[in-house]
Order: sequence, then C-alpha cells, then structure tokens
Amino acid sequence: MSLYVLRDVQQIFEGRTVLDLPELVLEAGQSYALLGPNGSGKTTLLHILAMLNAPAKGRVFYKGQEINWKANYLTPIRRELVLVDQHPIMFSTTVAKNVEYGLKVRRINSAKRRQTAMESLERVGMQDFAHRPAHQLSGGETQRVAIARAMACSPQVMLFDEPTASVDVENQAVIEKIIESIRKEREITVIFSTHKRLEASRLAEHRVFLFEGRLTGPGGENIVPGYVAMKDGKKVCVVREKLELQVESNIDGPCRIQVHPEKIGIYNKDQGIDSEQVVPGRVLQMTDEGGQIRVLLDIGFPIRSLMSREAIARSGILVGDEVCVGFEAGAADVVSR
Ligand SMILES: Nc1ncnc2c1ncn2[C@@H]1O[C@H](COP(=O)(O)OP(=O)(O)OP(=O)(O)O)[C@@H](O)[C@H]1O
Repeated sequence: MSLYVLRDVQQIFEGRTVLDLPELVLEAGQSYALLGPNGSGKTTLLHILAMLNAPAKGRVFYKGQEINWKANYLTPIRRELVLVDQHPIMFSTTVAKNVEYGLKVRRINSAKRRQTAMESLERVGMQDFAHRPAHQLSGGETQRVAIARAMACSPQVMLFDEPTASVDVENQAVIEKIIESIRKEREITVIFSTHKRLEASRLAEHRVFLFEGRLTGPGGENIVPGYVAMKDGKKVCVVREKLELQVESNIDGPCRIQVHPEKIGIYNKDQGIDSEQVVPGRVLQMTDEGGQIRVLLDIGFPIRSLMSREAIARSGILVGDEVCVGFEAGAADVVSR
C-alpha cells in the first residue's frame, strides 16, 4: 500500500490554479526531493502532504484511507507528519523547551520530555545550546533546532521546505548530513523541497519535478526549446520555426517544452488527419516496445512518437517514408524557462 496517493489534486488561490496533479504516488520509507523554480508549487504541495491545507479539488489518500479534511479526523494523522518550515518560528524560551513543545502537546511527562529533547538536540549537534534563548540562534542553528523539535515527536513522515535555502554553507552541509542520517533509518519517509539539483541527487532516491504547478519530466523525451507568445488570443509555443503548438502557461518568451510522444501521430499522405497541427517529416527508426511502436522522426529536428502497432500497420508506413506528422491538442507542456 502506498503512503500517499493524490488523484486529480488541484490547489487554487485567488482563482488561479497553482497546483494541478492528475496523480502522485509516494511510497513509505523512501526519500523524495521536490524540485522546481520559485512559485512552481513546492510549498503548496508540502502543505497538502503535511495535511495542513486541503486541496481545492481532488482526493488525497494516506495509507490507503481517503482524507476527509475534518479536524477530528486529521489530528491523529497530523501526529505522524511533521513539516519543518523554511523559516521556523521559535518560541521565546530556551532551545530545550522549544524542542519539548510537541511532546508537551502529546502529554508526555516532563522527565521523558527532557530526555527526548536532549537526544534530539544531540542528533543535530545542538546539545550545548539547550539552555540558551532560542531567539539568539542564527538561521542555520534555528533550522537545526527545528529539525530536532520535529524529530522529538517521532514522526513517520518528515517534510522539509527548502531546508538549506536560508542557511550558511557550513550549516548547509550539517543539515544535509542530518537529513541523510534520518533517511538512512529507513523507517521515516523524507520529503523535501529544494532548488538545488545536486542536493536533490545527494539526498533523495526519487525526484519530483514541478513547473507552474504541474509535474514535469527530469529531462525526459521530446524536450525542445521554444518561444511562447500570444497568437489570435491563444498562447502558442513556436518551436524552431517549424511548429506552433498551443500551450497553457503563465510565462512568455523563451522556454523549454515537452511534446508528449503519445500525442504525436504519423500518417501517410492519403490518410485523413484530425490533428491540431500537421507538418511533413520522415521516419528514421521504429522500435517495438511491447505492442507500441516508438518512432523516431525528422521534422527538421528529431522527435519521437509513440503509436500502437495496429495504427502503424493500418498506415503501412515504413522506415524511410515521407509522412505527415500530426500533433493533437494538448501535445505540449511548458516544462521550464
Ligand atoms: N496563500 C496564497 N494565496 C495566494 N497565492 C498563493 C498562496 N500561497 C501560494 N500562492 C501562489 O502559489 C504559487 C505556488 O507557490 P509555492 O509557494 O507553492 O511555490 P514554491 O515552489 O514553494 O516557491 P518557492 O521556491 O519560491 O518557495 C505561487 O504563484 C504563489 O504566489
């Protein structure tokens, strides 16, 4: 059973869709990096995964149970999840009391609280700061104490919002080591957002790429440079002066788009074609992928189509043929600037 399953989840702020995830599945005991530029929806997604905000639309399943977003129902689940904010807020008391806070809420007795808090502080190398006022800590130290505070609650899932974004280089390395050690325990699922691809590869088994609230590939198939502009009241992306594909995007100007192979059809010149746009091309290669044929095409630049074996057989197309290449509506998504 998967830890999280999100289906058709959308978050909408002030009428704007900032997150749009047809499906996202996250497994227990794994580590995930959420990657994407500013405003791509990483924090919004973390807040849903931490059960702090309900999505505007869609369904969220946690350990196979659908979340109904009522406070009473959420309380026990929220105790399994902790989110460490990018700018954690400390109470104006000692470091140790801050770390004990979550345990106090859970009505753990004071001796046990103190012991757990000290153990957690030791794990982040902040035990010598236990009796200092939390407000005197630097940004990096605050982040470490916030991690200790989260760990003290023995969560099953730890979520971090840009854990190393606002800290100095030294603390950055320390925090990465702490996350690494949490990850190695394997019982805890770690999900963190970051801008840093290297950090993501160092710390996470899986990477989830977001752009404008949508999931995108890491550098997947058919990613080509283009230029987004308005045309006849619609947003189109012009690709190498050969293609003009309609896109849904908030950005204008240069970008990279992904053209989905299953939305590219190839036809011989006598076939009727029902596509948004058709360009001439030539078949360079065909590879059988268990019932589906991946076709490498030259349309002035290389692009790959994925078609059923039946459709290829029907068209009678062979390698080397001059063909018509059709792009269905929704064939392209902007994936980065
Ligand atoms: N409460 C809110 N009200 C209105 N808009 C919001 C709200 N929270 C987030 N947004 C918008 O939603 C979009 C996604 O924001 P989010 O903070 O999730 O992105 P992010 O990837 O975490 O960015 P960053 O890397 O800058 O933290 C942004 O355009 C942001 O302005």
